[in-house]
Amino acid sequence: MALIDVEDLHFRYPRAAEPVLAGVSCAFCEGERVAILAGNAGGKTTLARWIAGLLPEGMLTAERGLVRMEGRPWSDWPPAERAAAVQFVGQVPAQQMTGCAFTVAEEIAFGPCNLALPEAEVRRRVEEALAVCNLGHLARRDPFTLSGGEQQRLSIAAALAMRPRVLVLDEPTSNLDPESREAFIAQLAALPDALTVILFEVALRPSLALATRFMLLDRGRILADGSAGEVLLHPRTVELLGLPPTAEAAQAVAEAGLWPPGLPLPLTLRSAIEAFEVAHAQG
Ligand SMILES: Nc1ncnc2c1ncn2[C@@H]1O[C@H](COP(=O)(O)OP(=O)(O)OP(=O)(O)O)[C@@H](O)[C@H]1O
Repeated sequence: MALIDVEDLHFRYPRAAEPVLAGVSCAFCEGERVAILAGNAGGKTTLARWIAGLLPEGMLTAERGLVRMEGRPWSDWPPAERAAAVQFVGQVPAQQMTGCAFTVAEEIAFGPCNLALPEAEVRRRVEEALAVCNLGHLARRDPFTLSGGEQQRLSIAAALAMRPRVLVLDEPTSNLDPESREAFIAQLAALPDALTVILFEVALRPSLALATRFMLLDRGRILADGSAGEVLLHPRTVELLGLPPTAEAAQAVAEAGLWPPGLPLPLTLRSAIEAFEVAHAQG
């Protein structure tokens, strides 16, 4: 059984002319690393919130369809159980701080304390989350004195301390400068293997660094679902998001007639180097 499944989800904000989600169906298995790509205003935050069980809420209900975790609709989950099953990290780090912790360690402890876990278990989780997110040296700092990149790592650490089975990330690097973004992307690689990660992105680099499965959300539907090559080189993805820089460079080389025939366009620097090695070996 899928860990999370989205069934024929149709959703429109009140008074909006067009639906944001117009029949989204997809499923995610335990331990999968998935990137869901869309252009701006393409419905990423909306679908991310549905998948994380933060919607429906109040008047924001589905016209049709639903999202289930382990076969149970999210609406059947008590909030504390849902928070222990799935965590959501959004775009603006400062907005995700609780505002009631004096130190980074306290910020991470906030969620586990709310689950009324024994003190030793809370301490263990805080230590682990500090280590995974490389924040040990900042444990005693005031969260609001951290840089944006450090705060975003703290958001992930606080989410991990809840020991969720699913982590939903909504454009987590969009407010980071290039150096912080690289540090954050490196951190994504250190996430626990068993964790299911669903990353919503407009940027291709973090998606390529994390995901093994890609989807394109376009006009409220999942238009493509597959490997990096299948989805990132899909004409509609290229139209909306452009090519990854490595593929763009390789395409220019190919247009000049210099790319070895039969070799697919590389999506990452590593695959470009491998392609050059193959070409070199073939003379
Ligand atoms: N609370 C709301 N009420 C009405 N319309 C909304 C609301 N939230 C989002 N929308 C609209 O729904 C559409 C999709 O928004 P959403 O934030 O899900 O897209 P996105 O892909 O995350 O966008 P971006 O990349 O710009 O962050 C947009 O047209 C947006 O204006």
